[in-house]
Amino acid sequence: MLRLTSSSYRRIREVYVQAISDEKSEKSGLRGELLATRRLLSPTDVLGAAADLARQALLLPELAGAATVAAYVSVGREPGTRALLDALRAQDTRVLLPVLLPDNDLDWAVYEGPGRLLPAGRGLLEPDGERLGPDAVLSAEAVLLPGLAVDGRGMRLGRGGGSYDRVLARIATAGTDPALVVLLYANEVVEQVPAEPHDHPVHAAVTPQGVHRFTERTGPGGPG
Ligand SMILES: Nc1nc2c(c(=O)[nH]1)N(C=O)[C@@H](CNc1ccc(C(=O)N[C@@H](CCC(=O)O)C(=O)O)cc1)CN2
Ligand SMILES: Nc1ncnc2c1ncn2[C@@H]1O[C@H](COP(=O)(O)OP(=O)(O)OP(=O)(O)O)[C@@H](O)[C@H]1O
Repeated sequence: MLRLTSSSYRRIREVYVQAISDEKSEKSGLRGELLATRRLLSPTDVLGAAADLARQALLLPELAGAATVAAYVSVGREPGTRALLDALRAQDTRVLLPVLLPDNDLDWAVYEGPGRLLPAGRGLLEPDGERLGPDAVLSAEAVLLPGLAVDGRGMRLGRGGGSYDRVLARIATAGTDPALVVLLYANEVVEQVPAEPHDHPVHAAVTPQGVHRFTERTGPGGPG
């Protein structure tokens, strides 16, 4: 009978574990690490980074000149978007904010200021105005996406709800070509993010330290 030494057993197990670890489980492992790193940030770190992030984002011509931008209200240790939302609104940009639907798809409503945000499920803050429907995002010239990481191809790792996968699929189907910009901390721009067939790349990432550009926009609205 074949008898395995403990080291050969360990090796076989390693190979087996490697084989069953598909992109999905790689994604959840990476999510865990990145969320743990965010938890190390103090409230002061988060506030300082938010001010820098707003400044960097407003340097993007795609945002400075946009009539409508789809954004989101940051919560917890996410890169802060509140200063950016107010700056966009102050320059008369129409800002759309997501409203999470029970199936994790996103509805949208106009941002009418900090006093018009209400606590919603999962620790989120959502606009209290008229719901415009999931297709309202198609009116945006730029979409700011939450995420946990992005790589040099522009492949984005999200929280895993699939909400923004659906937004990106909807945009691809409609053929609108908004600037797709993920907001991250600098350490979250990484070598490689595990990608599945449904994932769509983003054009750029903004961090408190600067702007990273990945893919060119190809449609009539883009430079290419
Ligand atoms: N600020 C913000 N708004 C957003 C998103 C986001 O990532 N950030 N979303 C992106 O798709 C959508 C909401 N999707 C979400 C999907 C999962 C969880 C979530 O896992 N929440 C944890 C608790 C929060 C935490 O500490 O991480 C939970 O429910 O256990 C939250 C929102 C739309 N709005
Ligand atoms: N177009 C789509 N319509 C419906 N479900 C989808 C779509 N695209 C992806 N999904 C599902 O969403 C789930 C989460 O996908 P994934 O792990 O790629 O999320 P993510 O991109 O990290 O998160 P998010 O999109 O919320 O930022 C998966 O179960 C996937 O099958």
